[in-house]
This record gives sequence, structure tokens and C-alpha cells, in this order.
Amino acid sequence: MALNGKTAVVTGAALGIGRAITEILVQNGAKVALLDVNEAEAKALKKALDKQYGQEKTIVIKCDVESEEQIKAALQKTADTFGGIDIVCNNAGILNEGEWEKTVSINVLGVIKVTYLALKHMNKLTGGRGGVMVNTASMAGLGPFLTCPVYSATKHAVVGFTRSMALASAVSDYGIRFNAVCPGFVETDLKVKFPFKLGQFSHLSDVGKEMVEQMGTIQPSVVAECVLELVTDETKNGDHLLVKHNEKSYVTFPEVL
Ligand SMILES: NC(=O)C1=CN([C@@H]2O[C@H](COP(=O)(O)OP(=O)(O)OC[C@H]3O[C@@H](n4cnc5c(N)ncnc54)[C@H](O)[C@@H]3O)[C@@H](O)[C@H]2O)C=CC1
Ligand SMILES: CCCCCC(=O)/C=C/C=C\C=C\C=C\[C@@H](O)[C@@H](O)CCCC(=O)O
Repeated sequence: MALNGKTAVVTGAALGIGRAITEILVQNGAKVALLDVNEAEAKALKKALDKQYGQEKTIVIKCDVESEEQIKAALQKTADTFGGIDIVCNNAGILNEGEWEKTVSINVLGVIKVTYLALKHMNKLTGGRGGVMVNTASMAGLGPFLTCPVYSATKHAVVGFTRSMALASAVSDYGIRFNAVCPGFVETDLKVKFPFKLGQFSHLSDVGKEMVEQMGTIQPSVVAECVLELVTDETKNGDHLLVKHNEKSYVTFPEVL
């Protein structure tokens, strides 16, 4: 998929991995709707992108992925502004074991809500142009993350949802591919806040630190390059790209069904 003339929606676009995804999509010719609760940082990113690529390439829409109403309005504004939606990056997410219900609400329900509402715009069976959705899961969605059980559960949910949607879409001829990126430890605010977000597992903070020291960290731009690959490679559907400190590989899942 060439990105020129394509429209992307990125949730959690203002900072971290979402910022890097936004930047690489604009750099490669896409128009991007930046959805985030942090409107100020999203506007700051737009200001920087405007200087380099022109102000018509991006819009900022304040949107909390916990709110179906805000998602619906943001997707409609995107479609009205750019003429349709081709790409969705479900990236918004938090890590907070102390507020684990909120973590589930954003990381799981938010991904489902955005996916199902975006389907209405993208599904070829309902007048859409088809396209691709890339979800930001995690290495914690492929195995245990002992310091953050609920966060790991949310990312396992994203993996299962992505794989299932990929099959459902293919069989239903929606014309939409579904993939996920599964990073290890990435240098973002989420990582910095980690020691203060462990709730009842705060006693395991040093274990997390040791894991990072053993595994190393990744720059957001490296994750964004993987997302670009999952967006543009039209052979990828139901694929999960695992991104470690110095390597990336496609996940092979056991055949169970
Ligand atoms: N930082 C890491 O080590 C890793 C992060 N991830 C995932 O990457 C995604 C992005 O995380 P980071 O860039 O690290 O975090 P971050 O905290 O740097 O950025 C998250 C962005 O999402 C926005 N956001 C938070 N809640 C939101 C909501 N309810 N609605 C809309 N926007 C919201 C924030 O305002 C922020 O701009 C998350 O899904 C996270 O789980 C996956 C693997 C590793
Ligand atoms: C194997 C599970 C990988 C899970 C990757 C993921 O989805 C989320 C990771 C979140 C952050 C973990 C960060 C741990 C950081 C520690 O090193 C902490 O002590 C960092 C303190 C602040 C800093 O960044 O220096």
C-alpha cells in the first residue's frame, strides 16, 4: 500500500510511539488524524509537522478512546476532512496496575471501540475503501509480564482480537487487514512512569528494572518503522511483529483451531 493520498487515524498520537507512528506516516505521504487526550502535545506535534509538510497533512482531534461518543465524532471529522479512512493505528494505551480497570478500559475496550466504529467507514461492504488496522500490542501480549499482570492481560486481549479480526475480515471480504506490533521496552513516558504504576506489585519494581537491563530498550522510531511495514505490506494480515532491542521477527502462533 502506497501512502500517498491515504488517510490514517492514530490514537495516542501526541507522545511516544504514537508520535513516532504519526511522523513516519506523514513522512511517507499519508494524511493523519492525531487523536489524543493530550490536545496540547498533539497540537505541538502538528505545529512541527506543519512546518515540514504543510498544515493540510494533519488534523488534531481531542479524543478519549474510553468514549464511544468521542471516537465516533473523531472518525466522522476525519472522514469529512480527508474524504475517508484507510489506516487505523490503535496505539493509545496505559500501564497502571493501581488503576487496572482503567487500564482494561483503555487498552482493550478502547481498541475494540475504535475498531468497530472505524469498520463503518472502512468496510468495503458498507461503502468503505478497505485498508488496514495496526494495533500496538506488546511483548507482554505474547508471554507473562510478572510486574504487570493486568497490563499483560490487556495486551494478550489485543493479540487475540487482532488475530480474530484478521480472519473474520478475510472471510467476510471487508477488504481490511489487521496486524499488531509487539514491542519490548520502549523509551517513552510510559516506561519512565513504570515504577510508580505498579499498584500492589510495587515491591517488584526492581525486577522490572532488571528485565530492562537484560533486554535493553528500543527507540519509538524503530517501532514506527515496524508499524509502517505492517501498514504497507499488503501480504500481512493477522501478523504480529515482535520488536526487541536489536531484532525484529514475525511471531509464529501454535495451530489450535
Ligand atoms: N513504552 C513501552 O515500553 C511499550 C509501550 N507499548 C504500548 O505502546 C502504546 C503507546 O505507549 P507509549 O508511547 O509507550 O506511551 P506514552 O505514555 O508515551 O504515550 C501514550 C499516548 O497515549 C495517550 N493516551 C493515553 N490514554 C489515552 C486515552 N484514553 N485516549 C486517547 N489517548 C490516550 C497519551 O496522552 C499519550 O499521548 C501503548 O499501547 C503501550 O501499551 C507496547 C510495548 C512497550
Ligand atoms: C517482557 C514484557 C515487556 C513489556 C513491554 C511493555 O509493553 C511495557 C513496558 C513498560 C515499561 C517498563 C519499564 C521498566 C522500567 C524500569 O527500568 C524502570 O526502573 C525505569 C525507571 C525510569 C526510566 O526510564 O529510567
